Amino acid sequence: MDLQMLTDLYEFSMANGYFATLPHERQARFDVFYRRVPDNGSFVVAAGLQQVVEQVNNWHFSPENIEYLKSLKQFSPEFLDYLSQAKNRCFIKALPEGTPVFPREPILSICGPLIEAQLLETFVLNIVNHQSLIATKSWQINHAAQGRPIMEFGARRAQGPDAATFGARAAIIGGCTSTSNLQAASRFNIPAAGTMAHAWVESFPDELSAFQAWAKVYPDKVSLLVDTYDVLKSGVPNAIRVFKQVRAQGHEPVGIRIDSGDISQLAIAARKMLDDAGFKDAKITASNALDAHVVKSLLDEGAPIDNFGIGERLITSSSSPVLSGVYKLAEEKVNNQWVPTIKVSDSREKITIPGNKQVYRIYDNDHPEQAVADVIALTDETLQAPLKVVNSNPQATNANKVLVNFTAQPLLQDCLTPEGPQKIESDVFKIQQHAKEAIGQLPEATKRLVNPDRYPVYLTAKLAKLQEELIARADFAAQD
Ligand SMILES: Nc1ncnc2c1ncn2[C@@H]1O[C@H](COP(=O)(O)OP(=O)(O)OP(=O)(O)O)[C@@H](O)[C@H]1O
Ligand SMILES: O=P(O)(O)OC[C@H]1O[C@H](OP(=O)(O)OP(=O)(O)O)[C@H](O)[C@@H]1O
Ligand SMILES: O=C(O)c1cccnc1
Repeated sequence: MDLQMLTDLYEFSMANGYFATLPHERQARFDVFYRRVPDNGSFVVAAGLQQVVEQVNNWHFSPENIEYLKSLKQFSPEFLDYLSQAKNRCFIKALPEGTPVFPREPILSICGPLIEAQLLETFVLNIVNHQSLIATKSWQINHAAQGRPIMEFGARRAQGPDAATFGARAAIIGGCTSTSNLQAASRFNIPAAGTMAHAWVESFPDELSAFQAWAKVYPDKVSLLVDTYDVLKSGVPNAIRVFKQVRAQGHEPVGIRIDSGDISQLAIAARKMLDDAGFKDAKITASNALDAHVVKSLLDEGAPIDNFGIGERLITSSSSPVLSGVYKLAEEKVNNQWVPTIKVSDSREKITIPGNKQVYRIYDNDHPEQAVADVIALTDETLQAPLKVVNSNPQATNANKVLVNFTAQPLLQDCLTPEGPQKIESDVFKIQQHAKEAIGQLPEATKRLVNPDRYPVYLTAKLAKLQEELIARADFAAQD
């Protein structure tokens, strides 16, 4: 789908105004970043870059789009003519998808003609905010599941078709192993997975005949939903009867799914019944409004669950449904000179970080597998020890620090030029692997689901000084 019209009116109002008042070739850079992590976590898993690159690369306005814009009677004919010829002239650099990113760090940075870069804001944020939110929630639930596979089951509860399909993509980036959503599975090459619904069991005269009918049609996929009537009195005993028949015919049953009740007590009792009947390898799947804290609680109770099916609370991130990533001007080219820009605010947290920047992940040379901090620097800086830095967290005490004995890895990479996309990873499982490795390098305390430790993000002394100078200049301008 083309997204050039998924743009707020004010973007067009500004673009038309820039066209009327500023040089048309005025260049600008916008950064995408966020300030707060959903669910009080400490980082967000960046996702959605592939779709951003595809959409920006394909940016254009059809004759129908121009007709509609004309009908608003707000834009000059010259501006509409300019739009009708437009194609992408912007550059994008971004963190690879799956990278854990911290508050105020650029996730991506878009540079190009101001008029054009401004018109990309809404759909770029829509994509990045949605997919990063779901990838982050998925990571949290997968972290709680401690490596047990999770099937993404949310299509029916997602907030619309796109949220289901791109949400499933993001869920895989965050660690899920499969999806029940065939649109996502076929589009992104994700294994499709699933069991059966209560309707199947209810469609036969009794539970046993329902299970037998399933085993007849799918002898190699005997995964039975055992909670339609009574898990322990009928569901599991009937499943065991059918498992025995299946095994006598030379097939090994897959397992059972429990979808209601006290899941840990039911799983413990069902596990014993299956083991006693000789089905030690039959897996127990749990589902029913699961979220990270429920999964953790079930496992803390010792529930013998092998895998999970998780829908609504994953696909909607219902416990914390907003990632408020923003799109802020960082610099403009005026009279052939790049000039850093800033947005000041009474709240220190909302003050932007000016200039063309790079984000570095810092590794301690004595423990090279361990990331210890991030540093945001201007692109014309080289990071050498001893490096003077300032904590980017406005609430930090002891804000100044000197970093020594480190290796710095730059994270933002070129992804799109006006000539077309650079090679970026599109295999969702390779992106998932990158996420696992990059998150694996973070301190354990940063990954805690409850009250995680804050990971340090610093500005170089030069960047911090630039920010302070621009704040002072803005104060001065405000007094004029
Ligand atoms: N042992 C447990 N510890 C913590 N949470 C649990 C446990 N067992 C189930 N839950 C969760 O408690 C909630 C129970 O929800 P609900 O009352 O809707 O389920 P139910 O009545 O058993 O099933 P349903 O209404 O779907 O037939 C779900 O989120 C479920 O995952
Ligand atoms: O609970 P979720 O995490 O979204 O997992 C997916 C749910 O979808 C199905 O329920 P269904 O739509 O049949 O409704 P139900 O709640 O009555 O089981 C399935 O049985 C799970 O309970
Ligand atoms: O395959 C399943 O078991 C499934 C799929 C979607 C939603 N709930 C369950």
